[in-house]
Amino acid sequence: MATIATMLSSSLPGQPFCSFSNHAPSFSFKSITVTRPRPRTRTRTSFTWLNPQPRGVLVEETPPSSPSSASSRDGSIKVLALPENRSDDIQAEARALARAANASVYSPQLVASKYGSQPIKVVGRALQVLTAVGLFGLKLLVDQKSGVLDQNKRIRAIELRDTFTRLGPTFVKLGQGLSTRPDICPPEYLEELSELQDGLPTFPDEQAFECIERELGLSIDSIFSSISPRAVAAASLGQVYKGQLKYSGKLVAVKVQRPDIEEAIGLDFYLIRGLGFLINKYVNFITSDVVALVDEFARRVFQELNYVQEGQNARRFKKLYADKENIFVPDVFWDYTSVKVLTMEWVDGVKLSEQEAIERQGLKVLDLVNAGIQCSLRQLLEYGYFHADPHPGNLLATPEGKLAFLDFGMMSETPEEARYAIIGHVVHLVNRDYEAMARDYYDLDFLSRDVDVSPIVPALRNFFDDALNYTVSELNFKTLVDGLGNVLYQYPFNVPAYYALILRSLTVLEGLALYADPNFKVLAASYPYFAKRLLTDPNPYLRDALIELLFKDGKFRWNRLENLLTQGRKDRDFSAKEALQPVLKVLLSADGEDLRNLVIKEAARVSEAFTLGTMSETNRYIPHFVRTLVFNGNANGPFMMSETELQNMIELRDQVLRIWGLLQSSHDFDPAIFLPILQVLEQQPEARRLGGRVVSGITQRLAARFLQQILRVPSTASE
Ligand SMILES: Nc1ncnc2c1ncn2[C@@H]1O[C@H](COP(=O)(O)OP(=O)(O)OP(=O)(O)O)[C@@H](O)[C@H]1O
Repeated sequence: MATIATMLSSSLPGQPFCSFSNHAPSFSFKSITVTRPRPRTRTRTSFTWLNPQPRGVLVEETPPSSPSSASSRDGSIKVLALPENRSDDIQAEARALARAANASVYSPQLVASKYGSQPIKVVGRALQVLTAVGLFGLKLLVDQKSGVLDQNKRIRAIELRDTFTRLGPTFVKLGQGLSTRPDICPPEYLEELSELQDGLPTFPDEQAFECIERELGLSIDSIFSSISPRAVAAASLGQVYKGQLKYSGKLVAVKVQRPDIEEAIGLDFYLIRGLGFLINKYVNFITSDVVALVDEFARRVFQELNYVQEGQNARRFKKLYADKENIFVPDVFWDYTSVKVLTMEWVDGVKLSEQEAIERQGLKVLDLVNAGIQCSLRQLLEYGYFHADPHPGNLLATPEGKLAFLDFGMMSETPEEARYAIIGHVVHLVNRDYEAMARDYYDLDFLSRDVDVSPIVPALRNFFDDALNYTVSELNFKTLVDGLGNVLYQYPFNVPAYYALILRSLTVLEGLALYADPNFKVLAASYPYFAKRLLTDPNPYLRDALIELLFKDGKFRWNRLENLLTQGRKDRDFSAKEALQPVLKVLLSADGEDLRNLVIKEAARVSEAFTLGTMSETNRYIPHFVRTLVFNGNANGPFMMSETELQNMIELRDQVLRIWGLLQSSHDFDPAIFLPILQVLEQQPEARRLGGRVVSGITQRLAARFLQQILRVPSTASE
């Protein structure tokens, strides 16, 4: 069976599977410098701005060296608490939170009561949506009748993407959401919908500037020494301006929400929810609870409309993941942030999808993708707090070669048990343990425990046996995800949102990597992380998965351990000191009896391999006539081993030596870490018995061999 090492190290000529487009309008950041009278002293009373500059031009001014004040729209001066230290920052954040106190949250009841009383509005929008969606549905029906449903999947997927773009922000968001749901959409739809980004028109800049002033209670001129006259980027929910803060001179990105978007989204969700209700009732082949999905999704989109929340997400994300030197997360300026305005540090970077521009700067796309994969794995499987919208537009390469994350509106969390279950699932996949994989779906919350998983096992086997054989041709993450998607699509699964988002994160990164290197394998890049977690994490679920992996069918699998160590060592956080500790602890615990028995057997096998293997090898170098003399006429020596048996022993001995070498060459390996275990071995009666049994095991085997030799009974290789 191919090990994951061979599987992952083989080269895969894959194809880029999707293209990423950036529809955001681009504007150059031209500036006009204006000279203004500067106040001599910056006191509350003596400092007032002159007339505000006309909009539509970029005004720029040298930033004051120690600013602490700004004028409000009415001309009065407000003193801003600047985040010079942590306590100022906390206060500024508290003020932003207070500004967001009335932010709307999604409530199906509120939406129903609001739009239930506006029938004209509802009917108007319903007609618009129904015409677009109905036309699409009609085409599907015709396809079905003419037997070309499968054949036309790609065309229809593109049409659905365009329909969503035309219908506006809610549907763009819905399409983005659907693009992560393999349990709802076939693969062609997942691909096309995942390209739904930023393809929306801008709204008038005048309205955006008014919104900033209204939300922050300050005039534009008092906040910015310059601001781009036009939006530099437009996305589904807002548009972004580039500005320079007056008080610090810092360059910032100012995201301003689309006017009346809450109203539009609320109405759309009211309608979509109604549709979901009908689907639940009349469409049998959709097994998920569509109304619950719509509600969950609407809640998320409404959360995205609260930019103070987004700022907090960004801070949390920065704290957790920007400790690594290759990840950058922009900071938030709380004094200029409210529900509808978000001011963040400007990230000077190139989108990860613009690979030529990145290479021109002397950066390597694959290094950035690797940084993204490592960061995603930590997000998904370590802290469980992750960026749920990592499309290429939200990932920038900075000139220093860092990977910058943007857009923290949609974050998600992986429940703790699921984090471990996912790692276990990968291990089961690597071992082709399809029964265990099928059972994992309970832990992963895909299936309720009363569902019988036995019919799923053959489907998994069918797909993965094939997929895992694509070692040299096509195995990539997307192949696996699509395959899994196909299996899930056929059975009554309910894929939790976090899981779909995880797959999407990694698929997006793999898609980006494949542009740069068609042989790139996200699995190969991420397996060291899985191996490290498995070898070192004391969590009982992972510990059991490791034991299961190493001791299969009563035998210790040294090749698995060697492979895990080889892979795990590639992870930058690998610690040889911690490797195997979880298993060693179980060995001497009260419920480690089975493991102890296995270890005793294995210890005897290894000791025998060392002693007999080495002796037998040495024996070969003794001249034939000496051997005949010494061993009383039997030139084969005292071992009576077949050539295969001898070869197996030498292989085992060499493998154990290689594993020891791997541990020894790890930077923090200290053989003394085994000392406490030896002490326990000596002190505990159980452990002493264990030691005794190991010794007696070897003695017995040696004795048996000796007897066999005397009596000339052929030994069995399997012993
Ligand atoms: N801090 C920043 N520095 C530089 N550019 C930025 C920054 N923040 C946002 N942008 C630009 O604005 C675009 C849109 O921003 P963002 O993704 O945050 O908006 P959104 O409305 O949440 O979009 P989405 O439709 O992806 O949810 C980004 O793709 C990027 O081009």
